[in-house]
Amino acid sequence: MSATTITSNRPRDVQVTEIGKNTIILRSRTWERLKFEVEYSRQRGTTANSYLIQADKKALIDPPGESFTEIYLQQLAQHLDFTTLDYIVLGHVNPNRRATLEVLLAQAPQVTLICSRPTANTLKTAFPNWESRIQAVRFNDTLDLGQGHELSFITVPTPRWPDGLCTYDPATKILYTDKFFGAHICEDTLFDEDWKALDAERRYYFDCLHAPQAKQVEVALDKLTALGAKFYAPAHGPIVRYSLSRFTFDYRQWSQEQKSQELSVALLYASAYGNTAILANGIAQGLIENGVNVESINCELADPAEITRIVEACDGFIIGSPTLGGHAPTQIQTALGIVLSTAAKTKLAGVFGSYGWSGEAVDVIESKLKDANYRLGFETIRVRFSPTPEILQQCQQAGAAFAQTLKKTKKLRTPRQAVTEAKIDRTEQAVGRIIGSLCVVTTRDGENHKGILTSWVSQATFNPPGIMIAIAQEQNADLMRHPGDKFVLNILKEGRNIRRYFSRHSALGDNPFANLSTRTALNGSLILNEALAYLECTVQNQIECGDRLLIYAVVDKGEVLENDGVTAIEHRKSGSYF
Ligand SMILES: Cc1cc2nc3c(=O)[nH]c(=O)nc-3n(C[C@H](O)[C@H](O)[C@H](O)COP(=O)(O)O)c2cc1C
Repeated sequence: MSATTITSNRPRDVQVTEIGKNTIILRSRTWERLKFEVEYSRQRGTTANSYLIQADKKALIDPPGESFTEIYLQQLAQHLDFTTLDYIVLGHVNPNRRATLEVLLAQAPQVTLICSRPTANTLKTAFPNWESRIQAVRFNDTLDLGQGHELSFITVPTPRWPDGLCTYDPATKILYTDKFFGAHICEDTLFDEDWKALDAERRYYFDCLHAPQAKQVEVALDKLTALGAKFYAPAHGPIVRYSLSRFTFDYRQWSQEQKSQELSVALLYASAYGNTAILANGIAQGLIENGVNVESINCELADPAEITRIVEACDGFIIGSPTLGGHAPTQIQTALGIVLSTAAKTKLAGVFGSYGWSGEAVDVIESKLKDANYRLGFETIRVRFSPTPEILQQCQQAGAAFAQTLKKTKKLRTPRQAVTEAKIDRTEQAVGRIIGSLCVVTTRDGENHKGILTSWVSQATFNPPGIMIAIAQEQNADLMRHPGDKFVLNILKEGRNIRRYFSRHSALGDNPFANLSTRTALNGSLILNEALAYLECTVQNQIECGDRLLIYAVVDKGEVLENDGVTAIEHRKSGSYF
């Protein structure tokens, strides 16, 4: 059966099948999008795979999260007497999984939990009364279940799953890969016989989950491929049987591709409860989709030497932090200290974080970076507790904007445009080299406010102070072409992506001001509070020329809103378009 057979109205269920000697899979399936995180956005459903090995001893691998607790335990009870279960092996742990574990442990009080040391620490803190039932394992430790099932454990820490643990069973040659080699797709087919049809899902899953940690993925691959497995049994999607070597090769290739991107961003974050980490993933996605390599650094794990090395090598850096007890966690404070003392001031910066009520961490990081004269590549993202799907989209857009700014900066510093532009008319190229300040002109028509993005503005006179704007008729020019018409010229600040609200392609509809902080100028038009400066102007003359109107206006009043920023400017390659 192929991917096309998916029907989204099928109810959740648990598919149970034998996949090897003494071994069954329990696939908790949903045919709909499980969560709002980016990795589920292809909406092909997913499966949460759990495995049960019943030899002389019995081990259950990776029970699913709480969305499936009830149906999963009902199915499991058909195949296992809970009081005979010896071990539960955990590839990683999160609050979701803990919910199922709590129910299981209550019904199987004899069970020992097998996990990596970081998982053990997390569980011991969350459930102190489980302490005696938790057994932390190290790389290459083994656990003998009898009948040849001598499980060996492979620790695979990554920034996103510092506690990652894979398990290999030599009796079946199945490697339980947890977050590696998965795909978010739900089908009846258990194995990957139609693996070519899985390519897009696999790649998307890799891009979302592993591309920002390509370096650690390569280290993990070295450990995993040494085992000579015949099957990969991942946490999500089909079991890998027919495309094992191809898929392994793909992981190597995709990791290499990621690392060899020309531009690279260090994404430094910490996240005690996962919210800041979700934002980090959204931003990473925006960067990756725009061809920029992301080096994720989970500051709770990374040592200062590693942070220094990555920060020195990157083209830009982004710092994410929760606020805990009125501060950023110590590890973030350390990382910020390293950044401030190491990163060249030309590097583009960004700040984000989740908070509960006061959110000091993000404010402090932002102001320290600004004080040190770093330029911000997107407007700082502050989110109360968990992000909404809209905020995640904003994070992706912020990552994309950051990538675009990096690319532009890189091009400006690299004098090799002649070849790529050879086909563009030379005059247009030359005209395109004229640059202007990015501005939003705001006008008022009764109760309606309009905003026009333009960079065709220049000072025209000293006395009186006057400006000239070139504007097309269709850009609401009627509101600012007659002598005496009033408008405000908002001069935008570099690093703040205000322009997106006013671009012709904006998805924000007719009211670009809805999401912006504004106030009303004396002349009735709107001042954007996040502009660098604004000018209140009165039109004096206009000339119709070519496809534009040239408007001369006198400046009645003006103010700089932020002293420490620089003007956003528009660099173009050609004078034939914006
Ligand atoms: C122990 C503790 C202390 C906290 N202190 C603050 C605080 O001082 N100010 C604040 O705005 N939020 C505070 N919060 C709320 C967290 O910032 C919020 O839960 C945030 O989503 C955590 O982000 P994370 O999931 O990335 O760790 C606190 C939360 C906890 C659990």
